[in-house]
Amino acid sequence: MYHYNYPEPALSLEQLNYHLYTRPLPSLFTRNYFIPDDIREELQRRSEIIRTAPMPGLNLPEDLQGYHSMVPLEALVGERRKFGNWSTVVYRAINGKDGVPYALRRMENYRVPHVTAFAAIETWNKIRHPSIVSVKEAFTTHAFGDNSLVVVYDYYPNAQTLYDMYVKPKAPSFVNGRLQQQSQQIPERTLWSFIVQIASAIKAVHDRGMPVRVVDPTKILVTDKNRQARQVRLGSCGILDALTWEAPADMLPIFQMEDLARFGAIIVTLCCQNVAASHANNLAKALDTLGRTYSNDVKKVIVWLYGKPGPHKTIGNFLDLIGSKVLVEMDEAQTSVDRLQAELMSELENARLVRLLSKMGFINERPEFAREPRWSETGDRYIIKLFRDYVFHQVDENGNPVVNLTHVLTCLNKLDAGTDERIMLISRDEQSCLVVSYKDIKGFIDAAFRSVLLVESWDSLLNDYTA
Ligand SMILES: Nc1ncnc2c1ncn2[C@@H]1O[C@H](COP(=O)(O)OP(=O)(O)OP(=O)(O)O)[C@@H](O)[C@H]1O
Repeated sequence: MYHYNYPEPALSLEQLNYHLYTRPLPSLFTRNYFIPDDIREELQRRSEIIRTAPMPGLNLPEDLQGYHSMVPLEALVGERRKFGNWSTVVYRAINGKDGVPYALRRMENYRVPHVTAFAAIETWNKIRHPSIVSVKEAFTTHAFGDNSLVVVYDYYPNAQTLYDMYVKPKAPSFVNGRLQQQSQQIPERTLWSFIVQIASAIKAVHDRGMPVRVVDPTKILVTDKNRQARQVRLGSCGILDALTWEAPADMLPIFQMEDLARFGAIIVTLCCQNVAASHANNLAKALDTLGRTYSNDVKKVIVWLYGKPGPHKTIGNFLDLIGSKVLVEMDEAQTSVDRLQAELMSELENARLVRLLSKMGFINERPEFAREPRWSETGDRYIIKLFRDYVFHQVDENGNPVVNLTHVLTCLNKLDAGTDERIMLISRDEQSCLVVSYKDIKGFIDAAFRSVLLVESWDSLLNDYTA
């Protein structure tokens, strides 16, 4: 054990100097050195979910047209909803070429009758919209032992369908020791946010002369739960077009009207948390019920969407109708960008510390120089080694390690900024000490790292020090 005592380091818990840690401006958001708990937890959960290992014994194909490590995203046994007349399963799988996880929707026992069926998928592939889950490609396969059609989508870890989140009955849970039914009531503000996002997605598709076809709460994903108003994306696009590839082109206006009617049904379903409430013959009762919780504006848009089809019933006119709500949504999206940029700023600081630590990791204790005292025991690299001890290996008067992140962060930030502040470094045998500035140490680390990069210069560097 190294046993040397440094003078008690100035372990300041106060704000670090401005040039050592940049404050995001304008400081609208409470300053914290680390990412806020809600964002961190959500991102960590996503990262864990991406890495969940495939369950053994599922007998899934090891390679599916270049996709591997398949994991089902839903239970493969028990009751499953059908997609029209077809059974579907969603898997997550990694694309071998780009290493990115994707969501693969497989239609079981479906033989693609004609290559034209794929044309729709190609059209969907060109649509990029923040409220639509992008379609990557589609293919047929026998890898599951049947004829399957697989459509590949962008994958959003930890996504939940609108239905699962707000409509599906939840088991009661204990609150203050009492078993209580959980409320899933959507706040009106969130509801408007969903309405604006879905309307914008439908408009993007209709403007391209296409229908959406799959406007359904079980196929719309809630992919971001951090914003006050959550982010939703239309999922499973393109599948119905592929399955009903023979539909004549003059069906377009009818399909687009259906999209609007289904959109209305989604709003009623979400407000009443009940799919049956959205059936046309239950509408009057549903409007009465939801009118107790939601404003007249909500009722108005529902009535408009359920109304008779006609030339004025377009998604563009619908968006004109809800113009003021669109502005609120835009403002909230901007605030959300500001907030995330502020968070990004602090992560930028963290990133530079990781780079510094990596540099030190490359330099210190290189095994090829284990028997080469000239590498670590002389000149600049000796100082780097002592600095590493100063940052990480201090012990208190009882010989216990000092583990204080503030000390580490302060030292590394000063090092990165290259300040003129001087510190005293003590040799491990406590026989000698050196006084150096952070600026000097920064220069030494840069030089040593450069020499690691230029392998051929090591010899000459070592010789320089022993010359
Ligand atoms: N692109 C995607 N990214 C991440 N997760 C997804 C994606 N698409 C679907 N999922 C997830 O896969 C699961 C199954 O999707 P599906 O659309 O089949 O939902 P479902 O209607 O609840 O299931 P089912 O219809 O089989 O009963 C859902 O939990 C959904 O969140």
